[in-house]
Amino acid sequence: MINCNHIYYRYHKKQEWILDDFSHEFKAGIHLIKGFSGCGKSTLLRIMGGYLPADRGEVLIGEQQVKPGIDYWRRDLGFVFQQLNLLPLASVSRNLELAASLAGLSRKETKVRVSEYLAKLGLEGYEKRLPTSLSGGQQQRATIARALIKEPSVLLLDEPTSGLDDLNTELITKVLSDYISSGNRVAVICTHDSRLNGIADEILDFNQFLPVESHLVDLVNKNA
Ligand SMILES: Nc1ncnc2c1ncn2[C@@H]1O[C@H](COP(=O)(O)OP(=O)(O)OP(=O)(O)O)[C@@H](O)[C@H]1O
Repeated sequence: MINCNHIYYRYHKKQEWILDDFSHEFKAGIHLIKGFSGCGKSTLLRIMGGYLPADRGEVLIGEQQVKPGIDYWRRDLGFVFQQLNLLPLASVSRNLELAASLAGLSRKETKVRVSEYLAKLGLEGYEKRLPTSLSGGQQQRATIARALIKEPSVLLLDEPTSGLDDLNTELITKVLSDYISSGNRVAVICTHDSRLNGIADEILDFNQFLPVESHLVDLVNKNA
């Protein structure tokens, strides 16, 4: 459902490739991307989300090429950034309503879905709260509710459970797993969290795609 074809990327011309001829087909289901810090997981996710243009290669969603563009972002894509990005001056429900409105949902639909997704993520009663008044786990769940409210076919999540306790993590994994299995949908999740392994249809070890040994691996070996 998402095809990465021969993706190359580096942030600066003098840098080594961070992504060096990366190709993979992500079928409907949940895919975890693992790999050591700095190996390029978030970079790949940003390219798949159309936030960074690949230097070479292409990302296809079905037949369509992903390009930075408003339509894809608004309708088909749910992206959860590592830095959450909830609008700080808008209440929890307003954050969700704005995402729904950008995706073109009617007011009636929006109202139903705000209640539905806040309930699913255990945030009933928090509708009027500002994001800054929520705990880390609650913010993380609100961000996921905001990504799901437009019911996108593609969900990209960067470390959605990092730093969360087991209960928060269990709830998030259940919601994600139910959401993806209830339609022809695909989720790609960058994570170090082995608690997510149970819901994965595929686990990609990103280290194996790397052209060069990691500096970190060298350092660890040197200090061993
Ligand atoms: N905006 C940027 N400008 C220059 N280099 C960058 C930029 N963002 C990331 N990098 C570099 O690109 C490499 C890959 O970074 P990326 O964030 O994709 O790694 P990651 O695997 O997601 O790491 P982590 O698990 O720590 O989140 C790293 O060496 C990082 O320092």
